[in-house]
Amino acid sequence: MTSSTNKGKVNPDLINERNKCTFNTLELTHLLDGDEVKTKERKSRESFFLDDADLKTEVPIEYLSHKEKYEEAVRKACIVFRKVQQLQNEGKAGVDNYREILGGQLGSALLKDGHPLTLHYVMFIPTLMGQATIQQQAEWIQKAWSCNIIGTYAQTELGHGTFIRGLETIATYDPKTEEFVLDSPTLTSYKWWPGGLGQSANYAIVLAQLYTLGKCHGIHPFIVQLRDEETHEPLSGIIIGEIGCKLGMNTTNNGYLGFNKVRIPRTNMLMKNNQVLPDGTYVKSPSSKLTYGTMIFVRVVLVQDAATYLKKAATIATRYSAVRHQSQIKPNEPEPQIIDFVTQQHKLFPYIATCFAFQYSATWLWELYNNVTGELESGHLDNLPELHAASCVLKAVSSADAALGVETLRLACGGHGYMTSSNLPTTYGLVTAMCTYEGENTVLLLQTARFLIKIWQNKTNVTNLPTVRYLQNSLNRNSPFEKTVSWIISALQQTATGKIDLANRHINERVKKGEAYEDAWNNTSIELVAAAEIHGRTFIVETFFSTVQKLRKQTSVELGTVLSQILELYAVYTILRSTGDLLRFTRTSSQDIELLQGWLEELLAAIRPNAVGLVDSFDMRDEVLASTLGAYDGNVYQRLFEEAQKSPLNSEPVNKSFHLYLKPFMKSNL
Ligand SMILES: CCCCCCCC/C=C\CCCCCCCCCCC/C=C/C(=O)SCCNC(=O)CCNC(=O)[C@H](O)C(C)(C)COP(=O)(O)OP(=O)(O)OC[C@H]1O[C@@H](n2cnc3c(N)ncnc32)[C@H](O)[C@@H]1OP(=O)(O)O
Ligand SMILES: Cc1cc2nc3c(=O)[nH]c(=O)nc-3n(C[C@H](O)[C@H](O)[C@H](O)COP(=O)(O)OP(=O)(O)OC[C@H]3O[C@@H](n4cnc5c(N)ncnc54)[C@H](O)[C@@H]3O)c2cc1C
Repeated sequence: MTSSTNKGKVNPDLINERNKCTFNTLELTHLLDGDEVKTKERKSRESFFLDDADLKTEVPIEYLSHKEKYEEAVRKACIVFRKVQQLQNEGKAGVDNYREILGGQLGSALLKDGHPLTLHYVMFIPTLMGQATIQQQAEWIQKAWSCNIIGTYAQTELGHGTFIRGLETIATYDPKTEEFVLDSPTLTSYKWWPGGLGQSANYAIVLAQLYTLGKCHGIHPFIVQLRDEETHEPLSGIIIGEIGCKLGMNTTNNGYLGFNKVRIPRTNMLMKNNQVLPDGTYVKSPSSKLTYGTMIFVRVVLVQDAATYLKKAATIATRYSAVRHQSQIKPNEPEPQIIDFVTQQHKLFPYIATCFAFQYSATWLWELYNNVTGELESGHLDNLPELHAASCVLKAVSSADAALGVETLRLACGGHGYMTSSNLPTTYGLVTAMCTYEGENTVLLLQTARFLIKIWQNKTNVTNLPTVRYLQNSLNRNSPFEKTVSWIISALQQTATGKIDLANRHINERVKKGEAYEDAWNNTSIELVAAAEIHGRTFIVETFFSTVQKLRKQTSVELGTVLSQILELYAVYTILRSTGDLLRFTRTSSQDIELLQGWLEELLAAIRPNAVGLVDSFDMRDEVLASTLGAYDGNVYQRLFEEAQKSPLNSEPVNKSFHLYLKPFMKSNL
């Protein structure tokens, strides 16, 4: 039985759903957390934060002004991180806790619309760890860890986000004073977007074009003080503020920043990779891309975050669909639970399965990241391109599908899904931002395509490259339909290979016709993006498959069966998204597509009795879901009504606008 904090009387439909679940939901919770001990630890941490009265907000934040929202977010952020420090001192907090607290699970329960200190932890500290020398780390890391200074990561400018080689902020080295002079020569060179930059941070890692001895060496990271450590007033030459309201993430305090000839010591350039010596000599690192390391780190952690947001939306929409009755399937029968409509199951269940698929890919990617960064430390760069390509495609596919998923799940809740109190709109605001930040998705898919085409053109030996090993032998393979996930993987691999090959042929044909390679690339880029996307999806199915194979050895038969069903559902759903390509690039026939469709429908029916059990296993507390539609007890209508009472418009029977405007308007005789 999955636990909940809600003590209310549980809706009978949900009781019924829980009674008919065929597996032990707690077993699945433990599996998702890692084991029973980890579940216990997570729950105890959740209580530590969520039961703290100081971290509760009486008025829903939607009714606060922009300024009040920010102030409330800072208040809570400070309490949260004081508590994290307390856990750390007790030896109970590590990187995973920061992930939980800043990411979609606990994080969005504590600060519903984004965190003003996220960038400090997710990019400022990691950049210091990855790009600063030992001496620089000794100077800055402790201050940053203990929050004596608060930092952000200021890369994007008004004029450039994607094309970072085009950034315009300048850092010119002055050997006479051994200082860099930072300058923003144009309006478009102003930094724009960094989280926490508006009013929270007093330091930033600033990415700027480095000039020394009259030569530009491209973008480099500098640690720059922005505000006085006591008064928090902006320092001389620093032009700083907040960028204003956005679709979502309205408490992340995104800011702008300009420099008017601001001087910083030479030692404030982060010099682990490249250096500027006191006389201005530039010393280059073995790879210019090491400067981009923090972006890889964040892309890697975002895949897990995408899974978590999707779990939240899937839990809300599935529980709601079990409680909501509407329409009729047959005349003279009671109105069914909307979850019994097969179209509704098609909106819900594939996204429940996607949560698992993304979680397993996220785990795989995190391991790869740790291995490759370990290799980088000892000077081995060979596996960096694969890590870069894998993190780009997995970030792009997981964020795009999670955003589409959250929106689909919101639509699956009908009108009530449109209510802010369902928490689906806010969740969408958070998840769709992920498609843009940390590398816009199309741009990232093109990075992966670049890697794939290079491998394909150079016939690189791919034996030791797990994400592209399939390219060795999957073109032109004859494979009659089999109702297995292995068949789906092989068909997807053939499709991906076919698309990569075709895109490559089109580039070559365009070049032969006289186009420059870069133009040929741009003209083929629709196909390149599609090839990268299916390559990514194929890898996610493959990783899900190998993970379930391993897990089934340790689970009960009942849970093993359910895991296989959701794996199959994810695989069938994924391949059916590409039927056109399947018909083009494999020997799959239209009869095979019908069989796949039948298989999909069988799986929806098989998963139906366990749908609520599956989302219960995600074990998201009501405070985490923060939704009138998704609470454990399913008392949807009572909650909607109670929340409506919190609207400030309901605090008085007649609003003054009636007397001021409506009444005179209604009584006027035109
Ligand atoms: C231990 C830590 C302690 C603290 C603990 C904290 C832990 C917290 C953990 C988790 C928290 C989880 C919660 C998450 C909550 C998240 C909220 C996050 C908020 C996010 C805020 C957002 C921030 C930002 O957006 S920052 C700005 C990001 N900007 C971008 O991403 C820009 C995108 N553009 C680019 O990356 C590049 O410009 C480009 C890749 C598009 C093109 O670059 P270019 O120089 O033009 O390169 P190009 O010529 O195309 O390629 C040259 C070759 O280099 C290869 N390459 C490119 N990039 C990389 C790279 N990053 N790494 C390696 N290689 C790279 C490229 O493929 C080319 O290779 P080739 O061989 O020549 O083909
Ligand atoms: C919520 C949020 C938080 C952020 N936080 C930070 C932060 O803390 N620090 C920071 O430095 N930045 C931050 N950013 C900025 C973010 O990293 C950039 O917005 C992002 O990298 C996209 O760049 P852009 O805005 O220049 O988009 P553009 O590149 O202008 O994208 C616009 C369109 O152009 C297309 N395009 C651009 N280049 C290419 C290409 N080469 N090939 C094909 N198509 C192309 C894109 O696909 C897209 O369709 C944040 C952004 C958001 C939305």
